Amino acid sequence: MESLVQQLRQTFRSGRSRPLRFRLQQLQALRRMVQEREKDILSAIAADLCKSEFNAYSQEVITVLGEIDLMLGNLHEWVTAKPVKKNLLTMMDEAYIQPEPLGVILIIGAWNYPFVLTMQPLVGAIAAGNAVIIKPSELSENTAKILAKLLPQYLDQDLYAVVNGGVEETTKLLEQRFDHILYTGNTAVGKIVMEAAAKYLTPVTLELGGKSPCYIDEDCDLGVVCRRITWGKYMNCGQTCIAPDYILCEASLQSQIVQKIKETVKEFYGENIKESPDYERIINLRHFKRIQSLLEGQKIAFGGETDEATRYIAPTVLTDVDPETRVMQEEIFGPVLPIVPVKNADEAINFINKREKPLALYIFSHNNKLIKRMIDETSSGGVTVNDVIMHFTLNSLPFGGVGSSGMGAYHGKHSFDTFSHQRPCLLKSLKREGANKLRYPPNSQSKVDWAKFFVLKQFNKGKLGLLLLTFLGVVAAVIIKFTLECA
Ligand SMILES: NC(=O)c1ccc[n+]([C@@H]2O[C@H](COP(=O)([O-])OP(=O)(O)OC[C@H]3O[C@@H](n4cnc5c(N)ncnc54)[C@H](O)[C@@H]3O)[C@@H](O)[C@H]2O)c1
Ligand SMILES: CCCCCCCCCCCCCCCC=O
Repeated sequence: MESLVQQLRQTFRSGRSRPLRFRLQQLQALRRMVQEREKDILSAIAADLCKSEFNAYSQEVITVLGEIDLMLGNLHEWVTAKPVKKNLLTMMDEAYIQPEPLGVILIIGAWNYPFVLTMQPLVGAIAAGNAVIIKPSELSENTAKILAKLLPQYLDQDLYAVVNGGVEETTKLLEQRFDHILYTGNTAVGKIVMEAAAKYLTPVTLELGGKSPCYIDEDCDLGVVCRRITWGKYMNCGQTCIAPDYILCEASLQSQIVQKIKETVKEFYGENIKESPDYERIINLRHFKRIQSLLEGQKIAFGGETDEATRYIAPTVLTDVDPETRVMQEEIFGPVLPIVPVKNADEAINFINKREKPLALYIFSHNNKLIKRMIDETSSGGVTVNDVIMHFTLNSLPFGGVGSSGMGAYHGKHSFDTFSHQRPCLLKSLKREGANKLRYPPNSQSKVDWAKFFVLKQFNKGKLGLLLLTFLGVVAAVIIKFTLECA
């Protein structure tokens, strides 16, 4: 591992990954890889998650292509230094923010969307001009293998590498020095990653999980609400970080919600869900047994059937769920949807605020005042109102958690920023030394008064203003010179 990181660092230091042209070439090559090897990629995802190729394309591949296109269209602007406001002391100088690559990035991916969760950060890290090591999840082994096979065929091998393996390999990787680590996965391992990163003060982006609540107000169209929730909850068999984890609503709405979800499940997956190409399976036996055990002692209003041999768990709804039971204590990450009755929106807000900050919050209502209040009075990684999941798909929004659901964010320009250092640059000339007398010792009250004038006057009034300011500056400099000489 050490030699691999060293080799990548050496190439990074040579400056090869920095020019805009190089970054665009690599992104275009990545685009070509996704298009030319689409079949291989789709079958790998399909094999890992028992997912149809249509779903693999629309849930994963499309996002990666969209991200690459966004970078190709905007990178020239994002890499450009941005001039900043100046004050009277710096008005004759050049001041700008220059984004610069961080160095060698480690991306550790999770198994539930094994392609998009490694490739989307990779796109951002390349765009920002870094060298990158990807560590896909060992649980989605087919996707891990195809990434290790394809990426070296399309990308510069001295800058971008894939390391496959499990806990042992990841632990060894984490012993190395990186310039940024983006980890996606559970909170417990997130802490291990952050601890390892602390050794070198490596910044981290932690994309973690949690229990994302879904509040349904009585003032809404339950048919539409339940169709959207059914889609987001049972997609990928509930193994989605931002799936609605549980529903909060008034007790009287429960039976209608169960009925509408039941109807929608039939509409989406047919009479025999097991036969549906759109319904996935649980990733492994450990997770299957964990989810199955969450059903114990619960009131199953709908679903509940399981089949260990195929790791099938039916779309399930639980009603009148006690918040103290296990299903409400851990992230479900499976196709089980508990409904917890609350008296009103106030109680829902309290319920959410008493728990760890979730990765997503979903609010369904026609009442805009209520929606705004719920957003204002709670906290979560992201919010979608009157739908679920969809904030993930809009790459102008930063995607990430807050509190125990994570730190930092990525997607689109936010990825570029995450993998860049915003370097402040002030370029002065060796001339105009006279004005500097103001800050050189010995200090005095009159110097402080002038310093106040120069420093506290911000200047941002366009060309005319700059001319005026230059004039003012010259007058001020002459006066200062005069007053300091007479003092
Ligand atoms: N915020 C997001 O974008 C996002 C996306 C997907 C999943 N998640 C969350 O991830 C969780 C599910 O993922 P998971 O954790 O089961 O995925 P996982 O088992 O695939 O683990 C994630 C990564 O951590 C590595 N890892 C595991 N144990 C490790 C250890 N002891 N030391 C070092 N590395 C280790 C794995 O090799 C893997 O690459 C859920 O909580 C889900 O909400 C979050
Ligand atoms: C017209 C069809 C468009 C379909 C868009 C559907 C996009 C769903 C994306 C779901 C990805 C969720 C990834 C979440 C990562 C965490 O687990």
